[in-house]
This record gives sequence, C-alpha cells and structure tokens, in this order.
Amino acid sequence: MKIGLYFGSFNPIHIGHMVIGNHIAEYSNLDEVWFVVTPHNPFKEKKTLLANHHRLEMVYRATEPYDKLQACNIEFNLPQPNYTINTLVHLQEKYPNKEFCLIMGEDNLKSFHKWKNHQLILENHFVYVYPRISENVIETPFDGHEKIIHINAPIMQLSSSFIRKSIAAGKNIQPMLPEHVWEYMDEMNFYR
Ligand SMILES: Nc1ncnc2c1ncn2[C@@H]1O[C@H](COP(=O)(O)OP(=O)(O)OP(=O)(O)O)[C@@H](O)[C@H]1O
Ligand SMILES: O=C(O)c1ccc[n+]([C@@H]2O[C@H](COP(=O)([O-])O)[C@@H](O)[C@H]2O)c1
Repeated sequence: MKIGLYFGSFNPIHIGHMVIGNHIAEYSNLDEVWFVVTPHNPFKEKKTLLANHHRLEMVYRATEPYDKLQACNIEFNLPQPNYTINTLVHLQEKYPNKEFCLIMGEDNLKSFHKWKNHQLILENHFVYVYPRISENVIETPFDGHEKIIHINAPIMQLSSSFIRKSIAAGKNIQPMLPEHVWEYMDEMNFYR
C-alpha cells in the first residue's frame, strides 16, 4: 500500500490543505494520504501554536468523512523539533509493508536542500510536488529528479496565518474551514 504523507502544523487545517490532500488521494497512484500533525517544525517558531491535541482534533474532524484521508499523530512522541527523516525511519519500521511518499508544495521544494538528510529522504522515498503561486519561476536543485513526481493539483491561496489573523480581527472566515473544524474552533474560542 502506498501512503502519501502530508506534513504540517495545521494551525488550523483549512480548505486549501483538504483540496490538495483529496486531489492527490483521488488522482495519483497513492492509496491514502495521511495528514501528519507536526508538534514543532524546525523552521517555525512554536509560540503561536495551539496545543498538539487540539490541532490533531481539527485534522481528525476534517478528514473523518473521507476514507482515503487520515489524521496521524506519529510525531507527538518523537524528539523535537521534528525532523522529517526521523519520522520516515520510524514509520517505515512500524509499517514495513507500506511504502511512504512525501507530499509538498513546490515552494517547499525550494528549501528542501536545507532539510536534514534530504538526500537520504530522496534515496528511499518519492516526493509528490503540487504547484503553488510564486512571483518568480521556482527553480530548484531537484528539477528533473527521478524521485520527484509533479501533480497538477488546484492552486489554493489560503493560509492558516491569514485565518488566525482574520479570526482575531473578528472577521467571518467560516467558508475557509471544513464545517466540523469551524464548529470546534468556535466552541473552543480558538485564535480570538
Ligand atoms: N493554500 C495551500 N495550498 C497548498 N498547500 C498549502 C496551502 N497552505 C499550506 N500548504 C502546505 O501545507 C502544509 C502544511 O501547512 P501549514 O500547516 O504550514 O499551513 P500554512 O497555511 O502554510 O500555515 P501558516 O500560515 O501558519 O504558516 C505545508 O507543506 C504547506 O506548504
Ligand atoms: O526535516 C527537516 O529538516 C524539515 C525542515 C523544515 C520543515 N520540515 C517539515 O515540513 C513540514 C511542512 O513545513 P512548513 O514549513 O510548510 O509548515 C513540517 O511539518 C516540518 O516538520 C522538515
């Protein structure tokens, strides 16, 4: 079974993440997409993050109606900050019969050479890359790499930081969130 791993802080998960994850699950050769909630991204500050279990709960509520989409908390008990190579090694040991692939936007591919052991990641895993809007053409050291597969998913211009700021400013951004995620955030008073 081929599993696509979609890593993120998901603070909160939004419609942009859902459209990409679902598109890849439906239109690529991957059987499932797992949304891996990262406690601490090595490139991001932790202080604006909601608690891990709240971010996981939102991902769980968002993915629950979709058979091919799953919430994954595997990084909660791994050392922090979370380096993706460690998670991949851990997952492969835990599920030796599954093949794990990475999913990332082409903007992330630009900084992929700075990731810990990125060459080892590419030796052992395929990376599925979807398009993002950017001001310049995105050229990367990985153009044409045999382990990189480009997927023509829709381009979604949403971000969790925009959603957090909008909520703090009292805006109604309900359509940007899966219904059950919005209900949970509203009930819990997140980001106000
Ligand atoms: N609108 C989007 N379309 C496609 N991919 C996205 C979108 N927003 C985020 N991503 C990607 O999804 C993954 C998880 O995203 P992340 O949790 O960092 O959300 P974010 O919206 O970028 O957050 P923030 O605004 O807080 O930085 C990352 O690989 C990120 O590049
Ligand atoms: O392993 C690394 O060196 C590494 C460096 C930067 C980011 N990552 C992972 O990439 C995921 C998406 O990153 P971001 O910045 O788009 O949120 C996030 O969940 C991180 O754990 C991983």
